Formats: sequence, C-alpha cells, structure tokens
Amino acid sequence: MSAPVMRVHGGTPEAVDPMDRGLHYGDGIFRTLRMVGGLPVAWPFHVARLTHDCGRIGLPPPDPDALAADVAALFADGSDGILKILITRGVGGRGYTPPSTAEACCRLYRFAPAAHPPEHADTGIILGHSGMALGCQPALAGIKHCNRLEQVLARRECADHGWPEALMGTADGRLVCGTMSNLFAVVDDAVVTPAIVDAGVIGATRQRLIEACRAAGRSVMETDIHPAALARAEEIFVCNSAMEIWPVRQWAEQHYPVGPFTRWCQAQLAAACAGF
Ligand SMILES: C=C(O[C@@H]1C=C(C(=O)O)C=C[C@H]1N)C(=O)O
Repeated sequence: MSAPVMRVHGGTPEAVDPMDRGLHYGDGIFRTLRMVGGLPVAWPFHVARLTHDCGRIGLPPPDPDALAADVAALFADGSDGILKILITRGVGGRGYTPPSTAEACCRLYRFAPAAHPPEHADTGIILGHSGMALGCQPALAGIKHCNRLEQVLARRECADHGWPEALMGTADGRLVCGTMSNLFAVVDDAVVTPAIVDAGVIGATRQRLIEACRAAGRSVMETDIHPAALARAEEIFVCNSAMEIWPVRQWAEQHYPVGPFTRWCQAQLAAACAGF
C-alpha cells in the first residue's frame, strides 16, 4: 500500500475535501503533541501510537521520516506550539464500506502553545466527574480515533461546572480516564492506572510514564479502578501531551496532597529533550 499523502497545514490552511471520510464518519485517527523550539516532545512515543492506531483500523501508517520532515518544515521557525497529526482514510466510497484503494490522508496542524493555566501543574486542580458514560468497544480501545463526541459533550460539562478536567467511566462503574487525559494514582502504596481494554485512549504521556516507572524499578498496575479505590488514594494526577501532569487536589468529596510520585513523574517528563 502506498505511503499516505502528506498535506501540511501551516499558516495556509488547505481546504479539506468535503467527501473526506474523516468528516463524514470519523474514519481516522489523530495525535497531539508539544513542540518546543520547533522540535517535538516524545516523538518516538507518538509515532509508535500513530503507527499502532493506523494498523488497528487498516490505514497505511505515515512514513516516519517523511512525517518528521514535514513536521520540521511546519515548525521551521523554531517556535513552541502544539502539533496535531490527523490521519483519515481520505475520499472514497459512499457509505460506511471503506474503499480498498483509498490512500490515507495525513494532515499536520500547528497551534499556539496550549493555553492551559500554568498553575494547574504546580498547585493542582479540582477534578470533576462526568455523567457521560464511555461506550465500551474493545476493538477501538486505546485508539485515538476521530469519534470524540463523548469527549465533546463531557468537555461541555466541564465548561458548565468550571472544571479544568473531569473523570469519565463506564456504565459498570469503572473509572477509565479524563475527558482529555489519562489517570494515575497511588493506592495502598501501589502505582495504578486504568487498564485500557474496552474504552479510553492510550496516550503517549501515559506510556512515557509507565516506561519511566519500569526503568526505575517501580511497577505500574494497569487495572480496573473503581471509585472506592480512588477515594482512598494517597495521590492522584491526570496527564496528556499538552498539559503533561496536573496533580489532583480534590475529586468528589475527597481531598489529596500533591504527592512525591506526582512530583517524580513531573521531573521525569521535564527531563526529556525535544527532538525527532
Ligand atoms: C482534543 C485534542 O487533543 C486532546 C486534548 C488536549 C488538551 O486540550 O490538552 C491534549 C491532547 C489530547 N488529549 C485535539 O484536538 O488535539
């Protein structure tokens, strides 16, 4: 299968084909990452997730070298920002049946640095709780696909309540992730993060932290997390590639300190160098 067509969206946004399957059916995947000095943060983790996600839905993954060259060109001015890599199945076929010959269409979007309040990473946040239950679908679990209406509606809840972030769970009571983040906690002195088996996204930052913990000889349990366990956690944080880590100071009626594991994880991420 040929390499995807690379389209760079810089200061001159190109028109998206109105028949693009990403627009019609959410037939695509994306990743969002920080750019520092024109260079990507955690590039290998994002390329690995992009390649994995493309494979899961039958899209030809972008050639890593061609992708890196286009990202470098988009941020040739050496600035900081947010890069979004959006890969759709492009144009083809009418109806859900994916055309067998469609080439993937890979677009790069450049945004200003994330406008998250810097104090969230320092002093922490009040974490809300979304009433939007996540749909359970093992075939899509972990993939950052373009079907994000659950997150859109959950972000509207956050805006209505003034929450910077909110937890989302499944109808059977498992806590899975934030609206735009992954969750970590220390419970009974063990590091836990929700197992992503039928809902949620495997974020690159989640994977960086799991790898850092294991390199430091600290195990991370990817497991089901229910409210009762989180209520007795010693510390909690949420993370994604734009915010990096936000300590949680309050969730529901529970209050938490900014704990040593959270600060250690922040230091691990801060020590990373940007680059391809
Ligand atoms: C929604 C997008 O990306 C998610 C949101 C953030 C954020 O707002 O901090 C960061 C990474 C993703 N989890 C997007 O459209 O890029």
